Amino acid sequence: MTVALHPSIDNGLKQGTGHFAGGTLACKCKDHQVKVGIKGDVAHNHACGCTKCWKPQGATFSVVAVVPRQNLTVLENGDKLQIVDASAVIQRHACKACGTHMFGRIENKNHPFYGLDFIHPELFQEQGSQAPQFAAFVSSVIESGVKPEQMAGIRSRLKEIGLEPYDCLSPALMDAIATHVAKAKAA
Ligand SMILES: N[C@@H](CCC(=O)N[C@@H](CS)C(=O)NCC(=O)O)C(=O)O
Ligand SMILES: [Zn+2]
Ligand SMILES: [Zn+2]
Repeated sequence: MTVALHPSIDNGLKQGTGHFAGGTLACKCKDHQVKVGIKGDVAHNHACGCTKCWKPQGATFSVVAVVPRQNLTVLENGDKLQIVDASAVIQRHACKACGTHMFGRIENKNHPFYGLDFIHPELFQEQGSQAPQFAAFVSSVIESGVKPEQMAGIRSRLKEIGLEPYDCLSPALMDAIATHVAKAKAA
């Protein structure tokens, strides 16, 4: 049986158009949906295996990307949003009714990723946004109940669909974080 990772990637990656103009993210409520507008395409889209990122029912991984915070606007029913954990680095704003995380925001101005909001592209009502590029925090799925002996199958399935598995972020993002830290120390 094929390992189920996430419904939006289990049948293979759907490549983005490369010129996605943005769109609307909608929560999973039947009515009074929370809607969030995004200008332009997402970046650094990836599968995340950590326990904190929101995943749809039954998924092992989350699919999460970033957008500049100024490109994100709450359009409708923002009163249904609540912060899941105000002490987390990424403050995830979730719909109180259906639990869907609509965006995650970093308020610490010194954080390497300050200025970027985290969103789940599967919630776009439109098609064509950037496809996932890699898989992050893969070993963390064990913290959600995956058995260590399942990890080889999960990593090989990720590779098969074209997502290189990493146990933290990708080398490019880890380098960006380290560069930020080095500059902060030198200042
Ligand atoms: N092993 C931990 C890893 C959590 C973690 O560090 N997640 C990363 C990727 S989303 C992060 O940047 N978290 C910051 C946060 O959740 O605020 C878990 O699965 O809970
Ligand atoms: Zn909802
Ligand atoms: Zn995560």
